[in-house]
Amino acid sequence: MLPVTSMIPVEEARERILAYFGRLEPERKPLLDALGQVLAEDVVAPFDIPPLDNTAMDGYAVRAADTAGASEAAPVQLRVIADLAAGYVLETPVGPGEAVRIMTGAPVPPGADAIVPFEETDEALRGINEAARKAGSVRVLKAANPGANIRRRGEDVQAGSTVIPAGRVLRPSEIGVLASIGLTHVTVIRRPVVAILSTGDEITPPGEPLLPGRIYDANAYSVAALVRKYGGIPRILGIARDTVEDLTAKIREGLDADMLVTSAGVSRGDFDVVKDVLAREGNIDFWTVRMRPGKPLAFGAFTAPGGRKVPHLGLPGNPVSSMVSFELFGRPAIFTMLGRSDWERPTVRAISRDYVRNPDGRRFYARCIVTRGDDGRWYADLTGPQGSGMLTSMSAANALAVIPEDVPAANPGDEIECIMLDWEHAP
Ligand SMILES: Nc1nc2c(c(=O)[nH]1)N[C@H]1C(S)=C(S)[C@@H](COP(=O)(O)OP(=O)(O)OC[C@H]3O[C@@H](n4cnc5c(N)ncnc54)[C@H](O)[C@@H]3O)O[C@H]1N2
Ligand code: MOO
Repeated sequence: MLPVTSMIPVEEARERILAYFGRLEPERKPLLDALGQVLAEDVVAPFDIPPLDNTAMDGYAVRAADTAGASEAAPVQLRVIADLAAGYVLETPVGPGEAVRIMTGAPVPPGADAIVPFEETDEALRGINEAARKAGSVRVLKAANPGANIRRRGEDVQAGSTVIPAGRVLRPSEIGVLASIGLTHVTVIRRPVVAILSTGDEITPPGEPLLPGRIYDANAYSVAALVRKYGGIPRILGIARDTVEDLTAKIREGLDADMLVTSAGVSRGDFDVVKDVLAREGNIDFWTVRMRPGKPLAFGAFTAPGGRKVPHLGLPGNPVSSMVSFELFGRPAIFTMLGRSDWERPTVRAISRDYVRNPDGRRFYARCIVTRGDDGRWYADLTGPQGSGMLTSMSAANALAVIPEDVPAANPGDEIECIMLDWEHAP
C-alpha cells in the first residue's frame, strides 16, 4: 500500500482542480427558466414598489382627524362618497366628514391619510353587504392614527436602487422580485455542460440484457443526476470499451462540453488502457488522494479542436467512490462555473451511535443517517457496511460523517462532524 505521506490531501486536490475552472459567460433567459442560476448583472428598479400609497386593509379611507375620539359608545359618522377596488385610481379628494370604501391594494385617494378596517366600523355589525354600500354613510367605532394601514409608495423598493445584485442565486423569491418590476427575461451565468463517460468492458447500459460477468452502468447515472442536481447539464456519452480506438473516439465526442467526467480505470489494474489513452490524449495526472472512498483520481485537461481546454475529472470506478469523489471535487467545479462560491456544504456535529473504524490514515467519509433525537441533539447512525461498491449504503444516507486522517476510530458517544447531503429528505 502507498505510504500515506505520498497521498495528497483532499483540500490540495480540490485547490488544484478549481484552478482550472472559472465562471462561464452570461446568457439571456426567460425569467422562470433562470431559476437556480446566478444573476450576471445588477438589476435596478425602474420605479417604486409599491408605485403608489395603497391600503393594507379592506375598509374605509378617511381623514384621521375626523375620527378623533370615536368609540363604540360614541361612533363618528362619515359620508361614503365612493367605492374603490384595487386596480383603480380615484382622483376625487376625500373631504372633511367623508370616507371612501376601499379594498386592499387600492391606491389611497387624495385627502385621506388613514384606513379604518371594516372591523372598526359598523359595517362589520351590519355585515359586508349591499345594505352597507347603499346606506351612504358609515360609523367609525375607533379613532385612527394618521398613516394607519397605509403601505407607502416605495416602502419595498425605491426607483434606481439595486433590487438584486449580480452574483445572487435566483430562488423563487428573487424570481418573484424580478417579476414585480416587470421583467420577462434576465441575464444569468449559463449552466455548464458536463459530458459523462463510463469505461470498462464489463459495463452494460440499463435496458440491455446482462451477460455473465457484466454489470449495469450505475456511475453514469448517479453522476449525471449529481450534475443536474448541482446545476449543470449532463450529457451521457455512453460506455467506452477498453480499447484505444473506442476510448479515444468517445473522449473526443465529449470535447465540446465544459467538462468531461469519466469513471473507472484510474487505479492499478492490468488493463490500463484508460490510463494510457487519458495520458496520451490529454494532459492528465493520476493522483492518490488521502481519502476513503475515492483514493485514486485522475485530473487534467484535454485540448478540443480549436485549442480550448476541457478539464477532465477521472473518477474511480467503485460506485460509492465515484459519487463521493464527485461530491467533493465535481460539485465545487460546477458551482465555480455557475459563478457560485457557496459549494461548501453545511455540517452538523452529531453523536455517533456506532463504532467507526478508520484503519489506514486516510480521511474516511462514512455514509450515515443524521437525525435529531428527542433530546434535541443530532445523532449519526452508519447506514451499514461501508464497502465502496455498495451503492445502497449511499442511497440510505443523508450525510457523510468525516473521520479525520489521524483518528483511528470513532466510538459510540463521540461527537463527529457530518456533511449534510440532504436536509429535505431523510431516507
Ligand atoms: N491493487 C490495487 N487495486 C485497487 C486499488 C489499489 O490501490 N491497488 N484501489 C482500489 C480502489 S480504492 C478503488 S476506488 C478502485 C478504483 O478502480 P478503478 O477506478 O481503476 O476502476 P475499475 O477497477 O475499473 O472498477 C472498480 C469497480 O467499479 C466497478 N465499476 C466501474 N465502472 C462502473 C460503472 N459505470 N457502474 C458501476 N460500477 C462500475 C467495476 O466493475 C469494479 O467493480 O480500485 C481498487 N483496486
Ligand atoms: O478508495 Mo476506493 O475509492 O475505497 O474504493
